[in-house]
Amino acid sequence: MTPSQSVTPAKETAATGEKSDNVLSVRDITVGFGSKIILQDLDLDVRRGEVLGFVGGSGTGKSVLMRTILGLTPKRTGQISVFGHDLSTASPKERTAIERRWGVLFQQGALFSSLSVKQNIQVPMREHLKLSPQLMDELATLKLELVGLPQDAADKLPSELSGGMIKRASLARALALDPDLVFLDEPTSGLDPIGAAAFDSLIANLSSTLGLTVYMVTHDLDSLHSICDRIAVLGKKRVLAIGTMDDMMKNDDPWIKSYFRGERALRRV
Ligand SMILES: Nc1ncnc2c1ncn2[C@@H]1O[C@H](COP(=O)(O)OP(=O)(O)OP(=O)(O)O)[C@@H](O)[C@H]1O
Repeated sequence: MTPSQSVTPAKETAATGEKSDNVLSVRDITVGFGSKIILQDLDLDVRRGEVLGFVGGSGTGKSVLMRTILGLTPKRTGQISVFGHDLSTASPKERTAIERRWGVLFQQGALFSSLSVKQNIQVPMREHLKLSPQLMDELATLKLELVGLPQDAADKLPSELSGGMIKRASLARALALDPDLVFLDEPTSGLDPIGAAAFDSLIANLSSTLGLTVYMVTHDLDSLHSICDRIAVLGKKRVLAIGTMDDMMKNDDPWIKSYFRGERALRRV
């Protein structure tokens, strides 16, 4: 079976009328640095309420794509729509409204080192909302509870937390504004297998209870198997394949085959 037989290319998904159910649509995106093209004519759809795992070899451009969607890296051509709004034609006010509806967990957490966990969680609230200090404290307490952190973590600095706690605190900050969509860049990297499994369950629970759509860059095969509804594979500057784990297991593209059915993958079963 060829890759195109076993998966649904992004363009077809849009053509079947499912577009309105896509929280995120990327069309014909090209991104490069100088003469080096990283992504070319890339298409991707992320459906409402799904957990999409994004994989690809090291240096293929997974972080570049996420940063381009977030508006942190410029694109050369193409269109990015989030919640049905084209980001390139959105007014600054519309853009701010869209950004309020997404949360981001960067690799390594990216917490502000001089702020306490509570203050970190309150950064997006201060940026986007006008709330009293008391209400912000109450909301931070709720977010800590949501991600399974003890209340005494609130006044700790990031340097006083374990790796797993840093990931949870970063997730609490990503959830500060009750987003509809979260971007997670390698959320389980650096965690031991038990911590990673616990973090996976947390993401799965949040997705099902809050109806969150999750865009997750990961190298973690356990996460891909346990919590992802679909998986997108980046390669050759585009989305090589997108579909369920079953689709990936049947795909005969050499890289996809060795990733999902290679020695390392088979060792986990
Ligand atoms: N600001 C930049 N300027 C120049 N090149 C860049 C820049 N950002 C990323 N790149 C290049 O783009 C390519 C893709 O990088 P990216 O970090 O997106 O890879 P990745 O797929 O996320 O890799 P990994 O899985 O190792 O994290 C790399 O060759 C990288 O060197």
